[in-house]
Amino acid sequence: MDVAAESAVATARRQLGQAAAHIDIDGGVIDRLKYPTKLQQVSVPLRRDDGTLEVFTGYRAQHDDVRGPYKEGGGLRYHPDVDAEECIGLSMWMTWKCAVMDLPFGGGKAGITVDPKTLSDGVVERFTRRFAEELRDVVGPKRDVSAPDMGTGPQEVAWFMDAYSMQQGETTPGVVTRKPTRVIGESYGHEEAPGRSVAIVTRAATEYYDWNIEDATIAIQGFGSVGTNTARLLDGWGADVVAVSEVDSAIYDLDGLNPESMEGHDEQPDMVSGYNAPRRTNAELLELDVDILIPSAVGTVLTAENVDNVRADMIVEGANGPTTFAADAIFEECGVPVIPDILANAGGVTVSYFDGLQDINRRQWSLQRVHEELEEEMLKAWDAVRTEYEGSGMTRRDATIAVALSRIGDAKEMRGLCL
Ligand SMILES: NC(=O)C1=CN([C@@H]2O[C@H](COP(=O)(O)OP(=O)(O)OC[C@H]3O[C@@H](n4cnc5c(N)ncnc54)[C@H](OP(=O)(O)O)[C@@H]3O)[C@@H](O)[C@H]2O)C=CC1
Ligand SMILES: O=C(O)CCC(=O)C(=O)O
Repeated sequence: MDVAAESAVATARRQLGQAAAHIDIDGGVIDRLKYPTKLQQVSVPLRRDDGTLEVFTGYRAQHDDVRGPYKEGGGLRYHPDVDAEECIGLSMWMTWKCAVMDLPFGGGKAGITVDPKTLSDGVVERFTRRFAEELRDVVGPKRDVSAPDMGTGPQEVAWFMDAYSMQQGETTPGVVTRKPTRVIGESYGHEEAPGRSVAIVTRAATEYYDWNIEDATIAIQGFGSVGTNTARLLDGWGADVVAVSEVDSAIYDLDGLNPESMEGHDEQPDMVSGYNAPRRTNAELLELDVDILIPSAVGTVLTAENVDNVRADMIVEGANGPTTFAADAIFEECGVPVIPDILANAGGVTVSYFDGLQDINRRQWSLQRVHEELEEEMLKAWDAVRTEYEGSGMTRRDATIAVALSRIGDAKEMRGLCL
């Protein structure tokens, strides 16, 4: 079956079924985990600057909270492709991600089907505040916490937090994470954490396969929060980042780009299209002859249709869900390791957890401490997955999901929930 168009939830369910077959877990638990506990759909009306009124659809999928509240359950996504199926799939991956990192949280995902580039800053603010009002009953610091994701950043979650706080009648910083650090209290190092974890895991993978990171050529799709931070760190560790992209354009230079000197999509939109280097399309970037390909933009970009043309020797998933189930199987047959999203990009949610610890103690950690603790947690998770994987006959993704499922299954059994 060609699953190029497979939805995130369909991919997530097939991955779940395949991983579950390798471990001893109640089939009823697996059936339960195929579905979210709750899916909220809301209408978000919006008056544009020219006075026209439009209504957008927003979603909040709450997948599973057996190990803790839907807290940290994935960021707020503003993108034209957002739909209920995508949010459910992303919320499932978030449940696995929190369990792989052994964080006491469940998984959720919020999004609105909108292209934020068509909205002025004032409109985005009104829009975000209205979304927070619509979700008021289902979110909260002990219930369900948001963070930024594609199309949103610290400013949007600050507005979300402010709108929620005004409705509650008290400042409630814990309803979101990754707020602007110095202004309204947030852990240092959070913004760069997902990209940092991708870089840490990429380095661990190169060590595992006895490659030298300094000899590695790397192509990164997406030059936003995840892409820029991944590129800058890997470049700093001596790797050659030869290609990066934004939505309409990719650049490729075999001599290596200089990511440190390039501003990211938040810092300067259209940085990539304005950069003086040979051009490629986004599709061509995925097929470049590089050692490591790091898709860090949208999902479902590595599919049965293009996987045979992918020449990278390793895939590290910076984005959530970039590889379809069919493409995964072909990579496995060809011996191309795929380091899954739920491990590689888990730095964001891990620092969200650190943020909660700092919030409880009203004491901020230094940036160096955040970096050190993140590295320790990432390498601990890498080791847990490696132990599960070695000699098991599972793919790396199966092994990663298996680590998560065992922890989730244990929690369900200990709590005595039917499912
Ligand atoms: N931010 C986070 O905390 C985390 C994010 N992730 C995942 O990483 C991915 C990227 O997120 P993030 O970096 O935050 O997002 P951003 O919005 O910061 O950046 C997204 C980047 O992807 C590019 N892009 C958008 N659409 C496409 C497309 N159709 N094809 C190719 N490139 C595209 C954008 O280009 P342009 O600049 O032109 O718009 C931009 O460079 C997502 O899958 C997200 O779920 C995972 C873990 C944590
Ligand atoms: O908690 C965060 O920083 C957001 C994490 C996130 O969106 C993700 O891991 O997909």
